[in-house]
Amino acid sequence: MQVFVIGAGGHAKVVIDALRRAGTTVDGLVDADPGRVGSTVLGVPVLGGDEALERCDRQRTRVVNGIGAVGPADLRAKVFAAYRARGFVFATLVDPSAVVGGGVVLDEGAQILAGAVVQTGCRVGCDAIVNTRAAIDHDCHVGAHAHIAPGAVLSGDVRIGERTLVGTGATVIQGIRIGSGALVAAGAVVICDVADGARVAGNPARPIGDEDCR
Ligand SMILES: CC(=O)SCCNC(=O)CCNC(=O)[C@H](O)C(C)(C)COP(=O)(O)OP(=O)(O)OC[C@H]1O[C@@H](n2cnc3c(N)ncnc32)[C@H](O)[C@@H]1OP(=O)(O)O
Repeated sequence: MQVFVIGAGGHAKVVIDALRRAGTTVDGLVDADPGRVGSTVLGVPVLGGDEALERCDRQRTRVVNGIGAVGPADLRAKVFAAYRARGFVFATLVDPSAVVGGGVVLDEGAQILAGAVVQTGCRVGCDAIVNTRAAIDHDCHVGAHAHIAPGAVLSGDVRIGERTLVGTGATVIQGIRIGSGALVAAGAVVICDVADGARVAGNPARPIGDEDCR
C-alpha cells in the first residue's frame, strides 16, 4: 500500500511523524503551493499539487489529511470531499502513544494523535482530529472534520458538531452539545450548549461576537 499525505505544513509534519511511529512509510506529499514542490518535510518529498496522485491505483493507495485547522475546518473538509470524490480512501491514524478504549468507533480518516485518550463508547467522525494530549471521556461523539485541539478535555457524553474547533486547553463539562461550524476558544470552560456557528470564549464560556450561547 502506498501512503501520501495531503498538505505540507505543520499538521502534515505531525502526521508523518505519527505514521512513522505506527510503522507506516510515507511515500510523498502533495501541496497546492507550487513553491513547495521539490522540497521535503521530514525527508518526505513534495511531489506536486492534487494532480500528482491522479495515476495512483486507488485500491493500493491511502491518503492522509495533513491540513490542520485553527478555526472551523472548512478547507480540511473541502479537501477530504474532493479526494473522496476522486475515489481515494483516507487512512485512519492512531499514534501508538494514544489510548483508545474498547468499542470506540473511528470513522474513515479520523486522527488520534500523540498522548490522546479516547474512552470507551466514543465515536470520532470522518476526518476529525483528536490532537496531542486531548482527552475525550466516555460516550462522546465528535463530528466529521471537527478538531479537538491539543490538551482539550471533553467530559462524558459530549456531542461536537461537524467542522467545529474545540481550542487548545478548552474544557467541556458532561452532557454538553456543541453545534456544527462552531469555535470554542483556547482555554474556554464550556458549561452550556453552543449553537451552530457560534464562537465562545472564557470561563464560563460566553459568546464573542453576536452569537448566542444557549
Ligand atoms: C497544533 C496546533 O497548533 S492546533 C491549533 C489550535 N488553536 C487554537 O485552539 C486557537 C483557538 N483560537 C482562539 O482561541 C482565538 O483567540 C479566537 C479564534 C477565539 C479569537 O481570535 P480572533 O478572531 O482573532 O479574535 P480576537 O483575538 O480579536 O479576540 C476577540 C475577543 O475575544 C477575546 N478572546 C480571544 N481569544 C480568547 C480566549 N482564548 N479566551 C478568552 N478570550 C479570548 C479577546 O480578548 C477579544 O476580546 P475583546 O473584544 O474584549 O478585546
